[in-house]
Amino acid sequence: MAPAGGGNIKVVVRVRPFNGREIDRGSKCIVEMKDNQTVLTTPDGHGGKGAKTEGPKTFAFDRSYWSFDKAAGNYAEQSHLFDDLGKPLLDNAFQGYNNCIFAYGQTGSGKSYSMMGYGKEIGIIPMICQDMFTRINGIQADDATTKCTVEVSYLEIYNERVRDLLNPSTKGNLKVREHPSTGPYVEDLAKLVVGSFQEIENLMDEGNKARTVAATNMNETSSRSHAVFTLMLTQKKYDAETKMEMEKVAKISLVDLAGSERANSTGATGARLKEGAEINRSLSTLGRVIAALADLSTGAAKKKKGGSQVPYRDSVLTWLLKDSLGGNSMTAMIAAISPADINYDETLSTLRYADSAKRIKNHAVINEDANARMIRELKEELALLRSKLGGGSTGLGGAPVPADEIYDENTPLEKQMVSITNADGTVKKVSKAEIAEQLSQSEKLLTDLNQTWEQKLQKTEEIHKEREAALEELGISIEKGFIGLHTPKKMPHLVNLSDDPLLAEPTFD
Ligand SMILES: Nc1ncnc2c1ncn2[C@@H]1O[C@H](COP(=O)(O)OP(=O)(O)OP(=O)(O)O)[C@@H](O)[C@H]1O
Repeated sequence: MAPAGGGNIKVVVRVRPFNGREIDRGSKCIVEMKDNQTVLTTPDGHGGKGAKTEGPKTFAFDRSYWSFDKAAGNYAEQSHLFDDLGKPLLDNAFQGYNNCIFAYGQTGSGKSYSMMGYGKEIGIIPMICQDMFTRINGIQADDATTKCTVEVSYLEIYNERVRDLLNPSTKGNLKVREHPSTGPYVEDLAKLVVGSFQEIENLMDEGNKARTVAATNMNETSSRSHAVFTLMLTQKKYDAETKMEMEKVAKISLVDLAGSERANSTGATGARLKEGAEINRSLSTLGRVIAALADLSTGAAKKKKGGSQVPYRDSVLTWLLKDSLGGNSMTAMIAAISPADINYDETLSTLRYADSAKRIKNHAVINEDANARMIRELKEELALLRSKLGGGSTGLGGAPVPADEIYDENTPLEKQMVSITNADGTVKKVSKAEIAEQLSQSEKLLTDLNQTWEQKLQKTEEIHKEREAALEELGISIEKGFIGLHTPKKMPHLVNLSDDPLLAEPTFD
């Protein structure tokens, strides 16, 4: 992880063992790893008949993990990744820095294995959660004046739409918004209070079950969505001398991206093609964001005509990851690759992606008393917005309102244009309708921030009940450790009996 205070994104590569399909096709391993270097050999005959065989391509990363052969002495286990990425991430989070890990790679390359893990081979996300509570218990036992709290959210982005995996009752499309104080956030996303690792584990189980799993031509259980698991760690410490409560907040975003292969290379058609294109919108924008940030870090942007605009807002994923890419966060990327010659093109593209991500610089700062600052800024903003909406002949602090901004009360709000002075001194004209919209968003944010812990707990309990009811209705058993199905309460249904527990659930047509 980058040293505290910021630095480059940390980039690691991990190669998995051959899968069944690769073994059946007699694949050759074309990946080698030497220390931190990953070397990719061009397969014979690549580029067509008569094409000149290119030499091996060498990439240097922060780490190159050899997980090709479990029997090999240098096999990189799940715990290696946790030691190198998870532990420093927790060190930083407890200091009050935001952190992010995201996994990138083609379908079936080992992203979910590294992030969530399978069965007993748990991945970096559960390991981080486990260690977080061990640390919290230690801190609270050592120092009775410190109180730590954890909130969890889990969402997926599918076809550019955001779905809450922990609250199935909020159907459809949640909106991503941005506020100068809080940065990008998802409106109405459930943030559930958790008091132990077991509670997080239950939520993860339920969220993973709710995650959309659609078959593709590449891999029957391929996941077509981006999954974002977020932990919010708050540490409150009461200082007896100053009689003040100090607060440190850290956000940890753990992101499992959809398969990075291009839609057309999987033979997708119709609805699948649209889905591929939308996934590509997020991934291709991620590519452009990474390229623009890499240019900014190396100064290349200045040389380009008009400089380099970072297109965060061009996709939901990049908008949400804005803080993690080039912003206030310490970020690591796990590039997952296949060892097989048949995946050469995708592997090369993943390594190139990872190589450009290495150059991105972030500027993390400690989020001390972030809540208090946000509440103050929001209150100031609300006062300004209310004064602008109110009309009349005086504005905020009794300042006179310009004559051209006083309107007849019958003028629709869309037509009433007023000027707003930004923090940087620039003035922009906006309609009162836009101000009213902003006002309601900011009021919602303020209510969220002002919620007491008891209120949050109560909300968590309500959502928990709703979630259980929603899953029950779909015929999904919510008993911990038991993935089961039963007859859905209301709808007529077909049941898909599959070896894959994620698919062994009632289906609806
Ligand atoms: N490092 C590893 N060691 C052992 N097995 C692995 C490793 N990485 C991946 N696998 C196995 O490879 C298969 C595909 O991995 P995984 O499901 O993690 O891929 P993915 O990149 O998340 O795919 P998708 O895009 O479909 O989510 C799984 O069966 C997994 O158990």
